[in-house]
Amino acid sequence: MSTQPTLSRVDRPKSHEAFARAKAVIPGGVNSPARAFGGVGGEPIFMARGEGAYLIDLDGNRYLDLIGSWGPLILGHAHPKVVAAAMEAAQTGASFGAPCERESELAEMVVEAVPSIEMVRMTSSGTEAAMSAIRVARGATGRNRIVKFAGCYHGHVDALLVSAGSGALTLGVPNSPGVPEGCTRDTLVLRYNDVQQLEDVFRVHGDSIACVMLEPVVGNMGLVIPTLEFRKALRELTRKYGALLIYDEVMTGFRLSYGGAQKLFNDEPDMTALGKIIGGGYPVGAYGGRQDIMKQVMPAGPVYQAGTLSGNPVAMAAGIATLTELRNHAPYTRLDQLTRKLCEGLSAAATDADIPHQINRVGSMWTLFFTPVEVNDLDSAKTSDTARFSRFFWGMMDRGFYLPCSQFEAAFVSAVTTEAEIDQLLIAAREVFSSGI
Ligand SMILES: Cc1ncc(COP(=O)(O)O)c(C=O)c1O
Ligand SMILES: N[C@H](C=O)CCC(=O)O
Repeated sequence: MSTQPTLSRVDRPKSHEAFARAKAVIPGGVNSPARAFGGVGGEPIFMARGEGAYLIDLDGNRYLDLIGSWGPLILGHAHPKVVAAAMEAAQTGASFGAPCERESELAEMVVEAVPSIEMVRMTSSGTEAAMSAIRVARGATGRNRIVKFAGCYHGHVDALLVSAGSGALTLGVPNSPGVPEGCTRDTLVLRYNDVQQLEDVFRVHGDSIACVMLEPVVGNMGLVIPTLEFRKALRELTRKYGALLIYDEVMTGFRLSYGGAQKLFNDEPDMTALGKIIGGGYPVGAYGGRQDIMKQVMPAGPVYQAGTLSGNPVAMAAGIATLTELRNHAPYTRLDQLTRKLCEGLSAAATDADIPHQINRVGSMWTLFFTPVEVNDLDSAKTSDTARFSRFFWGMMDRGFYLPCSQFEAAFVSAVTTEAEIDQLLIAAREVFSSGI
């Protein structure tokens, strides 16, 4: 890959026209705020197609994609086996409104891969998965209170849209208007990695806490890594007080290992929310856990949860093809090495340019924070120089590297990315850093 000549922002006339058209009929011109470029200024770039590690915009500019549709595309765009599986499924019907065997096949693969999951229910999005897991936890325990952590994002579930990460954080609405106070009255928000706070809250409210939900590696305030002490405290306190521990692995599931963050860490949550990769880029979500908990779900049990397109055959087929590829040709070791090279190279380049920074990384998920402070929770993430991030973002974009459009999002490397492309990215980053950003 050759580094693209520097483009100016006005060199994307077709994207500009497409955005104007979209804004007339779609709020803000986008169907999810995280893509709106609100954190970096300027206009979102409209894509025409994806090819392997690349995105190609309407004006024909190619970008090395470091987002992968915010996580799902670990195998890159239009992977031939995923395309073939989805097409074959589409040719036999888009949706049946009745069970099909692909649902069991994908569920079996999830159960086999994720040690703590004995049963799993498919949904159509990660939001639904998180929302449903909370409902089941409340139903199973007969308690109402839930604990979440500032900066974690679990989709746009009312009860969890408090101090939320991702686009809500980027665009300054971590507590969204439209969420009635009643919906969040039972949500306790704590600081990520703060064991003392966790202990204090359980001491006071332990008997009424249904569950604790967290991203076991956070991607939605930028990448934040849990300490071992924090993970141990989560497991011990939830067990002690009879609350359920829910890992939201919508982003980390099958990304950090074939089995997610919990397999990497050897952790055992009671429930897990999944999405993204298990649908191979098609709309999907899932939640699962121990049989005794999952048997609370209707029609096996009394907790209602449903979906017209849940277990959609095309999404199931794409998910099966993706997991099959990940199981048979595990990319995780290579991804870890490649992403380490990327992050070490970025850090060296930033140091040479005297730019204060931190890089957090687990496997192929990473964030370059423009701050001198170690980032391990939302407050430290917020010390970042977001104006500098914005200049870095546009400098890289104009050189053909598509990074998340917010300091408070994780970036991803895909399995089809090559070492030569990482070398090119590092050359581009050095150029951008030395341009005085
Ligand atoms: C950790 C996490 N949970 C839940 C969600 C919600 O998933 P979806 O956007 O598919 O509703 C996301 C991403 O948006 C996520 O990153
Ligand atoms: N950070 C979000 C998901 O992980 C971004 C995706 C979105 O909300 O559009």
